[in-house]
Amino acid sequence: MSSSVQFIDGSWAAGKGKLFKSIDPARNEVVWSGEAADESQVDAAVMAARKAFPEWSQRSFDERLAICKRFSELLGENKEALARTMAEETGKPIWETRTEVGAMIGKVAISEKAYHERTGTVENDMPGAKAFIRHKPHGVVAVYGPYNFPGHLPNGHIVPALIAGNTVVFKPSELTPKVAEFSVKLWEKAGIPAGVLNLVQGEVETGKALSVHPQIDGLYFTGSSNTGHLLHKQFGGRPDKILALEMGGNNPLIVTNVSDVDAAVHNIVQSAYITSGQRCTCARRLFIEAGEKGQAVLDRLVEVTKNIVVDDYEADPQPFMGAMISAKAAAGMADAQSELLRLGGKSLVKLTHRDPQTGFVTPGIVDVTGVENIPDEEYFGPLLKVYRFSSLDEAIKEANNTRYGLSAGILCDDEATYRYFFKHIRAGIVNWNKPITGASSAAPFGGIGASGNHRASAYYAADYCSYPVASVEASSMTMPESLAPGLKF
Ligand SMILES: NC(=O)c1ccc[n+]([C@@H]2O[C@H](COP(=O)([O-])OP(=O)(O)OC[C@H]3O[C@@H](n4cnc5c(N)ncnc54)[C@H](O)[C@@H]3O)[C@@H](O)[C@H]2O)c1
Ligand SMILES: O=CCC[C@H](NC(=O)CCC(=O)O)C(=O)O
Repeated sequence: MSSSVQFIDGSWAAGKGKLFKSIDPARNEVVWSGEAADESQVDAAVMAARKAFPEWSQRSFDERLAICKRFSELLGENKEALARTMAEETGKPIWETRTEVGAMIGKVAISEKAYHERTGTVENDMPGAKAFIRHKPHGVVAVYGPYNFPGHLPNGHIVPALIAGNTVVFKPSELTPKVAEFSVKLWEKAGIPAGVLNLVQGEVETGKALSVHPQIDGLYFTGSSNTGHLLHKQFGGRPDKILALEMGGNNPLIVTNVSDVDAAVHNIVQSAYITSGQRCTCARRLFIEAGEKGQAVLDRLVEVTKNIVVDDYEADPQPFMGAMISAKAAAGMADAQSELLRLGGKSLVKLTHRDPQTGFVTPGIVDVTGVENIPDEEYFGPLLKVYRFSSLDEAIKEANNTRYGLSAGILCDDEATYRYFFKHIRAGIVNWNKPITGASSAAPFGGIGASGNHRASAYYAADYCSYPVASVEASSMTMPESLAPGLKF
């Protein structure tokens, strides 16, 4: 029997498209199945959002916010169940999925503050009139989510979009439909009016049907650089539509002259291997100074990495890393490692795909110093490339030698070194003596180059959720004291 997995105009319905399934990558079990939304259902969802827009956007800000706050409360009440669902669908350990639900809860208050601060009303006096800056919602926006944060990252578009008065059609990752369904059911319980938030589940065909729909006013995307670039091409010549792209990175982390080796290694591990390396901000390229000091950091990193615990999401004690999103993704990481070794890299810690049926991989390190033609690709998993360098300028030059520009960091004792690094590195997130993952929702979040299209998310998501309107207003009209040349009254 088909299950009702699409939420369109306030009702749940079975999809009319192809059957697809979500697999628990740690246990190789089907945890969800349903039929995709076909083109007609995507159209129905967009038209429902279009129909709901006038009433939703005309509601007061406080009314819209009240529903978002209720959603936030419901997330709190359902925290364990949602964290469990995230864990079974992504393989991430429960300790980590609890933090993801926590980030979703916090998003509402942050988005409220950002809405006022970034897109609030400004009033200025001028002779005989007042000048105003106000903001209006775009209309119907499509939100695309990735699998690595199936709750938090789409939520980072949906909440600010709804607060600003837009209506939404949400297309989650086909790898995490159960988390999406759970989240949307909480919105329904929170009282979101029919058509204001719609859910269309499915694979790439569903995504394409939504992105080409002529009745969407904007598209907010978090996902891979490849898909983001395809969408950007598709939106070419459409300045009337707002497109926000949050994409991947090939992020560098430099280590030079550190006295606390363990603290440095801890920062490297948190940067490279958290979420089994499946964060857009994860360090992919580690630059370590040549010589004894650098060697001490590298030796300790190798030792600690070999001991990282990888296990089931419910294991007690909890592991640092769970399974990757799928057995296929895990096999892809093993292939990426083989390619680096074929090019001349030297394995320092071998990444191992433990079982072809699951997503479990152990973290790996490959020294690629001096190896030519390393692809400028985001290997989205726990595989770290090491480059040894002899001067900071050389390290920064190579760190910038990427088409991406999401996150970057330096671990060093000396502040002047950090200031120099900050001045010369090209990235949207630049950290000193802190992991380059774990960005704050209270700050802008976005990258340059192939990592984004200059529409940062998180705190700045408010900016792409509405457009500014400038007004000069006077309650009555008077004739000017002097007329412009050529006018006769
Ligand atoms: N910058 C950020 O904020 C950020 C955050 C998290 C993840 N990411 C990136 O996301 C990637 C991992 O996520 P993913 O693999 O789920 O991304 P993905 O690009 O494969 O998928 C993202 C969404 O786009 C849809 N999609 C795929 N192809 C499409 C097409 N041709 N037309 C329309 N829709 C299409 C998918 O169905 C999914 O809903 C990594 O590259 C990671 O760096 C970026
Ligand atoms: O996988 C990509 C980034 C995850 C995370 N970033 C954020 O949560 C940004 C803040 C927000 O969107 O609210 C990270 O940097 O680890």
